[in-house]
Amino acid sequence: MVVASPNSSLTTNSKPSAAARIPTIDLSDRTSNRQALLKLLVEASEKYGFFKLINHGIPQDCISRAEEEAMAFFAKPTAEKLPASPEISPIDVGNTTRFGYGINNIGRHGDIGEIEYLLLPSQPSLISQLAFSISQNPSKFSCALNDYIQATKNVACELLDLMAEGLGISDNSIFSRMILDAQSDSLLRINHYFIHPTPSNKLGFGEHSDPQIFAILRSNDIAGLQILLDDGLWVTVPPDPTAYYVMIGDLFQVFTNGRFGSLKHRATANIGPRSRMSMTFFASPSLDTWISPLPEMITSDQPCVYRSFTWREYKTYIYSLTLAGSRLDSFKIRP
Ligand SMILES: O=C(O)CCC(=O)C(=O)O
Ligand SMILES: [Fe+2]
Repeated sequence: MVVASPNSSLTTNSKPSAAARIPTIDLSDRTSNRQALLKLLVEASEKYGFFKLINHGIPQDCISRAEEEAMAFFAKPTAEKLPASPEISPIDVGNTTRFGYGINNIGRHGDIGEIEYLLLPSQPSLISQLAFSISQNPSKFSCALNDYIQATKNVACELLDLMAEGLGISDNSIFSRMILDAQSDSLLRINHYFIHPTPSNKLGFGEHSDPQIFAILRSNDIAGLQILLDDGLWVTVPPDPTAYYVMIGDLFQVFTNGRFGSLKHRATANIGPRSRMSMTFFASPSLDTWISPLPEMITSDQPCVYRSFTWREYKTYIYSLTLAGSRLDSFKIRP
């Protein structure tokens, strides 16, 4: 399980060799080498809360179309992007997320990053609604982004089924059903790190763990993502546009009763030579889903650590904190 950072400044003790410790999961092993794959998946999630995913099967064309649409949006002057911000184009879905364009402000409590972003819902009808304020060709944008979300969601569901199987959970599709639910609160976040050429202590995206079940991230070939290992070492993740990176989130920590630990990570400010863009699918249940440790994860050695709560309750709570705030502690049965 990953521990909190000893300091959250940018002083990094990251060594290039540490990147060699990042586990790699080859999804093409799912048939030929299934048992070894399940073991590796569980070990990586337990030990690092993080792994690289190769041979994921998402077609390059599907990735490129989404990436090009997003890059075209970010290339516009700021004044032309602001109409896509939630203040100007709110999409009211009774949801807690403010979808659309954001710049610099991360969350609602003063966290600032050298970043601009698009937060997109995973429901096609909502993307179509938002697309009118994002693109001159809304149907092209919606089509590219919906295809990308669908493809990433399929991979996320397959991974979740494999992880449940590897953990010995009798209902293998317990997690993927949450993502496939029409009310799932899953979302796509596209972060654009503009070039910030002067070296400084500023961050692109501050230290945090993702609150959802897990996040599945892909970026272009510019470095920026750093993960915190349990020995307090910040490791720079070498960018690989052909691969995905999976980060365990807080809800997975609860479902597994602490066996998987959510990953602390951050992104550095982008010193170039080109802008960096990451696209991350966050796998989430619906807002009213009850979250609690699964019975298979509770043993005499590891009694139930967390009380039950809904995703809505957790999300509302973390929105009241800063990015790096300690989140799950308040949900422990014995804090
Ligand atoms: O863009 C990245 O590399 C990381 C972003 C991130 O952690 C997030 O969007 O939650
Ligand atoms: Fe994150």
